[in-house]
Amino acid sequence: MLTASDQSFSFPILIGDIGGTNARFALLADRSAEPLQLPPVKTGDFETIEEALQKSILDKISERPRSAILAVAGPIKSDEIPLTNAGWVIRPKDMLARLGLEDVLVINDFEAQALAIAAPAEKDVVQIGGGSVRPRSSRVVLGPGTGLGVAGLVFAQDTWIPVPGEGGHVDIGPRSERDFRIWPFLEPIEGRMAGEQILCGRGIMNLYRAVCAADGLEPSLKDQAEVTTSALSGDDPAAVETVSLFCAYLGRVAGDMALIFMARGGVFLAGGISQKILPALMKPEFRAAFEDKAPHSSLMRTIPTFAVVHPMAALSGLAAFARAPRDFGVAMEGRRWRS
Ligand SMILES: Nc1ncnc2c1ncn2[C@@H]1O[C@H](COP(=O)(O)OP(=O)(O)OP(=O)(O)O)[C@@H](O)[C@H]1O
Repeated sequence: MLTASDQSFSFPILIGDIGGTNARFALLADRSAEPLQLPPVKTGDFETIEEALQKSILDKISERPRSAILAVAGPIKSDEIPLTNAGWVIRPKDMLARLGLEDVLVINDFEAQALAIAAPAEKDVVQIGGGSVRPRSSRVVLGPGTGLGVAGLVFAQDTWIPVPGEGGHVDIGPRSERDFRIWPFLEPIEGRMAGEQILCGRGIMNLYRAVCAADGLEPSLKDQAEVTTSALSGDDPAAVETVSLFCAYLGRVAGDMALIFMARGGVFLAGGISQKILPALMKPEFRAAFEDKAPHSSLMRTIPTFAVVHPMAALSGLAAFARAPRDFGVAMEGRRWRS
């Protein structure tokens, strides 16, 4: 049985969201303080996380963190945590020894996104379509970014329990006549179409090339940012269709996740891409595909969908957890190191 002090962390607490390209940190002085945002760090600029933290943060602030709570994109299976898409290997024992920390917890990045949707501020989300949040009901977060992250947030025994998984890798299939024309040109992974083959940055290019190929066109746009920009300005018909289909397919997968978790508390779209294509997500395709789940369409119409527009949602989730760890059922076994 854990005691209350076993579950809490000593302040000041350093919180960090460590992605493939950027690592973002903030310092929580105490339970009621607002997180002090620290300058973002490019993971590629430093050999190790200890060096990055020492040179770009600790040397520049007077407070000394006693604990660290980090969210990382990668599996946490041992004392050595390699980051997906980046060169760092997080070694919590080295962090304790070299940075003078007493306590280090490492969780999955989408678990942090799930923590952020327990009680988001009104200004940090934009509702897409109808439905309303049923309090104390499960929620889901999906984030198209470098990959497609998915996590559930289940409410049980007065506690929010994040449920990380590999939901971005579920199968996705064609439904409309147009889908059947485009699908043969999509690049599969080992013979199958997983959600993440379409619903992420490189997935946008996969879809764009397939849309062009289905119409016998030579793709003229170089990267996903060009595709979404041309789609939003309406300049390029293939880009417009690509983003329209992207929204519909994201709606389908979001609807599937809502069904799996019975997410009457809402489905939240995080990740960099959702914010960048928000005007397209507000068009009918996303929500129509989300609701199109016979025999459960009437249920789906009651479930709200939101885009998360907080610029650092994962950090806000970590801050909520750091302040009140007992409100959340975050598993700490094998993921917490203490000096
Ligand atoms: N304007 C845009 N339109 C579409 N995709 C974009 C745009 N800008 C960036 N991307 C793509 O978004 C993906 C990055 O997503 P996001 O910003 O969510 O990062 P992330 O997955 O959190 O990565 P990390 O934190 O590891 O740096 C990349 O594939 C990038 O090419």
